[in-house]
Amino acid sequence: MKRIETGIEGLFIIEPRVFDDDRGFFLESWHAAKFAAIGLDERFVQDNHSRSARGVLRGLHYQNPHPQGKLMRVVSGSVWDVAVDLRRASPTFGRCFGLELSERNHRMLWVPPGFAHGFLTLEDGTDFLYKCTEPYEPAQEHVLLWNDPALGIDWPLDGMEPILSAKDSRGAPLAACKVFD
Ligand SMILES: Cc1cn([C@H]2C[C@H](O)[C@@H](COP(=O)(O)OP(=O)(O)O[C@H]3O[C@@H](C)C(=O)[C@@H](O)[C@H]3O)O2)c(=O)[nH]c1=O
Repeated sequence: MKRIETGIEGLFIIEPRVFDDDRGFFLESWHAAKFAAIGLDERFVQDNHSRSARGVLRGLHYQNPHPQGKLMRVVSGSVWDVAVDLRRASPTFGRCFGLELSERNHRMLWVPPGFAHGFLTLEDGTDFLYKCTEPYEPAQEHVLLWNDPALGIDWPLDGMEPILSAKDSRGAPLAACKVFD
């Protein structure tokens, strides 16, 4: 298992060891001791699974108070996954990081508490799975606007209009967000 830094403190990529053979593959998607050894020593309280058609954009979401740390992966299809640093005291406050997570690259992204998170699905039938360190609290959930020019996220839309929930299309720009002090 490999940890890959992103240039934003606390936010990192995990490449699990994949055992391929003539039946298919095997990987450990969570192993407390092995993940702790690469710096992910967390207690998860909720696992989520969403399925989306191509072109669905979910996010950018965060909870404040009670921010969730999230460990993301994709088991079918692919996404462009994005995390935004909302920790005001961080030297990378407001910076975004994006990468592809797919059924083929098996990559995981650890997004610690204090970030907004979202993704764009690149294929039909994309299954997105994630583990959370805090339970969902709808009353504490906030939406950062996916296309706020202050973020400058280069979503790989190729001219497509994303499919958004009503909630996500009404997100707030960074300047109006309830960030983490
Ligand atoms: C996130 C969530 C939603 N729900 C319900 C609320 C709603 O009726 C329905 C769909 O919710 P949403 O539209 O918020 O689902 P979705 O847009 O997929 O929300 C998710 O987006 C990604 C980007 C994240 O980072 C996640 O933390 C989560 O916020 O599911 C739960 O019951 N538990 C949960 O943990």
